[in-house]
Amino acid sequence: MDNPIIKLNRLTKYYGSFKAVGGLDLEINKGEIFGLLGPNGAGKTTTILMMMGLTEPSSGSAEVCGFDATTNPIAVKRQVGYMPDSVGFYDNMTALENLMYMGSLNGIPHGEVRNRALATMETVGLTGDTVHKKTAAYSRGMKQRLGLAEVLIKEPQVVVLDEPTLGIDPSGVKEFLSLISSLSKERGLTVLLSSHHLHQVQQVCDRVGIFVKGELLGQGSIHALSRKLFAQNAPTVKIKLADRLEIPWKDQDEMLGLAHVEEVSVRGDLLEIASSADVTPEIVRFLVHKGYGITGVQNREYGLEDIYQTYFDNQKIEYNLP
Ligand SMILES: Nc1ncnc2c1ncn2[C@@H]1O[C@H](COP(=O)(O)OP(=O)(O)OP(=O)(O)O)[C@@H](O)[C@H]1O
Repeated sequence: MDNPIIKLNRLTKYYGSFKAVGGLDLEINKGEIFGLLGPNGAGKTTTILMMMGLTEPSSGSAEVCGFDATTNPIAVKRQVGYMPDSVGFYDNMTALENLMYMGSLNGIPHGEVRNRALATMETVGLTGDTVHKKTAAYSRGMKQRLGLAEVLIKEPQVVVLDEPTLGIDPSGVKEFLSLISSLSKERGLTVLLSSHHLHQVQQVCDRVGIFVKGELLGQGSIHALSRKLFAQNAPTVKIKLADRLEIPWKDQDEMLGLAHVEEVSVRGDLLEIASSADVTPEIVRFLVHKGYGITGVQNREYGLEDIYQTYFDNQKIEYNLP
């Protein structure tokens, strides 16, 4: 990796004799959006806390923006903004007052803090009268935006977001994720996103790391992980036909006779064909030649959910989990 902004080296944390994080090696590049995934208790929060110098590792090291998080936690905290899953504000103050207060705590000079707060609120989409509303009257989605503004006002290089979309409605989630994505692109901001929502992570992350039982079982782009895990799986194509097929399907045996075709299943107007090589053009030609109308062709793509399940299922076997 050419320019890692976060370097975890054999990072390990024991709580008593319990190993919460074990020998973690990970590098995250500047400007990347990296997804931390894993079931409850996998060690994501413990890893984040060690990276921010908020808890000491039992062994190994975490380096962020060139500073060791254990020996130089203050320097790290200056560069990292952390948004926990539930953000709290002073409800009797307006959103602007809350943000100005946070800005002052972060050392922004008195004469600048109001303008910086207003500009940051605009960045996260809080404008007009909304700025002067008491936070008690803020919706969950607005609170998340204000939480992000609190993180951004200190102009960090790295932003850590713990379940940032919890409890937000689907359109709010979409807006929030595209905001994160554009901030990362425009400002070269590095984002670490911890989440259980695989679909959302898939939309926004350049790479993901899959945690189970304190260990990173896999890391990489979704495409690379999918290629690595499912290289052995047969390509599958789904074909939607204009009309329903009668079962038994009269042409099934002939299709099974095509080179590389291994399995054909028929469900109403849907055909699913597994093969040992990609033979989609041959299959389509076969069907057209037989006079079937085709309304859709879809090659099976393995997404994050498949990847996650595979890692988690393998781990289940290894650890003999229920
Ligand atoms: N202060 C602590 N003392 C003892 N055990 C702890 C402490 N903090 C965390 N643990 C344990 O360490 C393990 C990892 O916890 P952690 O909070 O890092 O997981 P997580 O992946 O963030 O989970 P979640 O998705 O539920 O937030 C869990 O088994 C947890 O019970």
